Amino acid sequence: MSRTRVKICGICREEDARAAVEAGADALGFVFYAKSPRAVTPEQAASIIRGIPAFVSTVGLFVNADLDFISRTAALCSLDLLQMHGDESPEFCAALPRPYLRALRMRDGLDVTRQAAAYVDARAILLDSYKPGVPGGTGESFDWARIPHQRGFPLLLAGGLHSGNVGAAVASCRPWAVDVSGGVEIAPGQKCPEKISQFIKAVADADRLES
Ligand SMILES: O=C(O)c1ccccc1N[C@@H]1O[C@H](COP(=O)(O)O)[C@@H](O)[C@H]1O
Repeated sequence: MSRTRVKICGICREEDARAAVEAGADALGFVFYAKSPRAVTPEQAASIIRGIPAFVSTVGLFVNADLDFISRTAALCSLDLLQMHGDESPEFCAALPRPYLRALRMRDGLDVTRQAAAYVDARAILLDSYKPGVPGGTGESFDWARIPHQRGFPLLLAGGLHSGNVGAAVASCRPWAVDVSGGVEIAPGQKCPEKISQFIKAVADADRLES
């Protein structure tokens, strides 16, 4: 079994980016959604991203943004990947200027396999909790037993993960990667270095148990 990758999302401060990189994060996420308490401007993100070393991926998160804003932000920040966390259609995503991750929120009755198949060129399908009126960053988990075991896509698991439950999550559905925001924070938009380290260690411990 390969190592479970870790994405730390909602980076707003240089020191948080540094802490995540030092703890071994594989990817850092930047929220370009003005209503989020973790929102950053493209200029703020670009400044933080300049200090991130090679081989740590940078991900820009968007919620129903227009293509022009996404393209300008991706170029200014040199984003590696785009995380589409709104109602973006497969056709919209196919026209994106960078490779993308498609977030699906686990509302009742969602057919994960069918929805994921529609986003045929997504680099991963991110499964997140569903909370009406809140596009993400809810801090709530969902029932991982709803995730199909046979999948035709790399799974990025999100939603209410923290160091105390991520081991069980990895054991339950063996995702390609996990994504966390609120679970490694002191307050929205302020990450905690200890929580980041504990989270990444919990993922590594779970991988060891599963191998
Ligand atoms: O973090 C946000 O504020 C946010 C806003 C809008 C859409 C998505 C957002 N975050 C993403 O939500 C999931 C779960 O976050 P959490 O760990 O439950 O806090 C994750 O993919 C974040 O990238």
